[in-house]
Amino acid sequence: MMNEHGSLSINSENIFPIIKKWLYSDHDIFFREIISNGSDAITKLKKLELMGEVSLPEDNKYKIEVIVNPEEKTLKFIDNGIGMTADEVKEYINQIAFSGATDFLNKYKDKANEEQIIGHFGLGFYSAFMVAGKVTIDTLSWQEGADSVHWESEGGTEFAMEPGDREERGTEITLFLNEDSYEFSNEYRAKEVIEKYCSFMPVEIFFKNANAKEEPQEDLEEDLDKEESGDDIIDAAVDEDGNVTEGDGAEETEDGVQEEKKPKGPQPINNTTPLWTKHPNDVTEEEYKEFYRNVFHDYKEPLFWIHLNMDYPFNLKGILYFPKLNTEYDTLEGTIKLYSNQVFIADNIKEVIPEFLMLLKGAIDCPDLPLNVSRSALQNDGFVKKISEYISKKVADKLSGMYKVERESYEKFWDDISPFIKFGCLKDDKFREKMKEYIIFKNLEGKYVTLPEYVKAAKGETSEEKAEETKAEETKVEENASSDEASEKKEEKKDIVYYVTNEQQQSQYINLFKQEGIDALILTHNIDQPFITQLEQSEDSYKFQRIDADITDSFQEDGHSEEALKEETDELTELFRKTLNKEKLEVKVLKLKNEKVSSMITLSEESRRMQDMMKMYNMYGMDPNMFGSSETLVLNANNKLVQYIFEQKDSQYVPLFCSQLYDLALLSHKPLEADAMTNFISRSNEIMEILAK
Ligand SMILES: Nc1ncnc2c1ncn2[C@@H]1O[C@H](COP(=O)(O)OP(=O)(O)OP(=O)(O)O)[C@@H](O)[C@H]1O
Repeated sequence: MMNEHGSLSINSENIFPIIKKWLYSDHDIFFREIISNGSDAITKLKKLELMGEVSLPEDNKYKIEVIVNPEEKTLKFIDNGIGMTADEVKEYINQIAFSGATDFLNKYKDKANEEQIIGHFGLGFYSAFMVAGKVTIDTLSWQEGADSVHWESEGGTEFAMEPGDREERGTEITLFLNEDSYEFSNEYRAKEVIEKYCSFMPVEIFFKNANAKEEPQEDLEEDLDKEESGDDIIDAAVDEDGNVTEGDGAEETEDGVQEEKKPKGPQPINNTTPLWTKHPNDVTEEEYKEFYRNVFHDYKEPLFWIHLNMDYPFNLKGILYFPKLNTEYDTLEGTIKLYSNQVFIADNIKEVIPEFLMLLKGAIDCPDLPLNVSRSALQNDGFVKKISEYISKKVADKLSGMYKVERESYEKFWDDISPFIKFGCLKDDKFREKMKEYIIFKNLEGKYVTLPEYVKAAKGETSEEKAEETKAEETKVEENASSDEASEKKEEKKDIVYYVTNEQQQSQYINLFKQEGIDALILTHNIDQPFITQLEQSEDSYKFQRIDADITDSFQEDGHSEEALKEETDELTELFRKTLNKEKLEVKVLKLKNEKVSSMITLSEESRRMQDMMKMYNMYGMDPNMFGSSETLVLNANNKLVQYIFEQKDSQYVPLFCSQLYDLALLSHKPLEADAMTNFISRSNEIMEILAK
């Protein structure tokens, strides 16, 4: 080969400043690009070997070496793959890569600042110039009689090519780092980056620090002695698939205790066979857990996992773990690592992975993904959408399968997985469709029921008479008023589902419900409110009502009529309004079966939801009553104290009773505000003082 100098075939004046600017956000990515080129070169040679095109020595072991030299500020990447002939260097390095880069530049020139380019693939080799002022390639092709080639470039459009002196098949790429990138020749920094991108690369990667001191001679001699004396020193070799082939990795000491063996000699820093590449039947539970610990550094055990394994119509493998969650929705945060052919691309690419799945932890490897495009292009890609749908379908299948076959486990995990499932239902209609029959709720007895189960039990438990009452309670709902027939009102019967949002706060109501054998569901999570609103809209046959929204007929004495209590209602309304100085207070007098209950507050479901919403959107200062009625004070005509107030309206103690009853009712409905609390405490003391007299 003649010495050759030339200009790289490229239209752009100087590509490198542009590459630098674009790829700046993740400067370290050149590690991934160069190492995966080496891995590709090895994969190609493996293929040739399989096809019988090339015969390699028995002891051939494919590998990639990364050597940092902190003193010289260089990095070397050496692979024993196919290598390149001079013609190939010309074609692939001098022309093709640049034309690829030019295409890339043209396509994303104007967008680069706004959009993140996800893969950077296609610029591969040239990403070296992000960190290096000079790059050299020394390569020897696998082909018989090939000459080795030395190529170098200092980052302009100029390069030099000449015969090289590499004697082994493969390619050695040397980066002479720029001053601002010296950090990458630091052993720990380099390892950190390689671990990030190449932990699961399919070829073994060996790491070396060229300046590191050699292993002390004594140790070496000790090892040699052992070997000579036939002692069983560690001889576990790792085969191509990463399996230990010799020895079992453990050794028995004199007293028979098994000791963990450490494999001898340099070890690869990556795992070439990540768990997702294996068949689920070949993986043990412990292996899944260990992988989870290693990859996500989460020492809480995952609840369970889903192993995705698909070859058709696209290639997708991965493992999704359901982590043990913290109770508060706000702190849920997962990580889904995306790989392409075992090369790490990025975390949490929301264009590929359904948003709600980001609450999980997992790894997904999908070599078919188009990665050298911008994120917005990914978002609109039909193929990517299919992948995303597939993943979410698989998750729904796993969950529904669990419900059908292992309902006990499903219930055990429910509290942890329900925020995730509910979030999924809110975000993804298809997921909701698939999951809707498998949503369960904890009831007052702590059992888990589906909505149909809840409704069935509610109907079944009541006597025929009660069933009549329940019907009477079923609300009249106006049809959605968006159509032309908006004025046409239709009566619909809905099943009322009672629920509790705070078991302590609402204990008074819970007791009443329990006494009457009426069940309610516990919905304490932040996500429950939007979730039930969606359920009411999508299912149309349920109406959720918080346990303190109304006093249903079931709690009242049979056969009483509100008319009969009109006098009491009118008089007590006036009295309470006056005493409490609340002109608009609604008072209702009812005959409750439980005569111990004196007073309660009810707040219609609609008004409460409106108030909650106002709180959520920080609409303080607005009068919640403008959206409907406010609380109603319910007084029990069967209660002795209420009767006393009614009969002894002029007693000096009546104002005290009225205030106290009102506060007690409020207390079991919601926390008292500061002033009200202060008044309540001092009044309680006052009452005790009176009693003590
Ligand atoms: N270590 C290597 N051994 C053999 N050939 C190599 C090596 N590195 C690069 N090449 C050749 O140079 C070409 C250009 O490499 P470059 O990384 O720029 O792009 P690419 O690898 O083709 O694209 P991508 O980075 O998207 O995979 C490769 O396709 C390959 O033919």
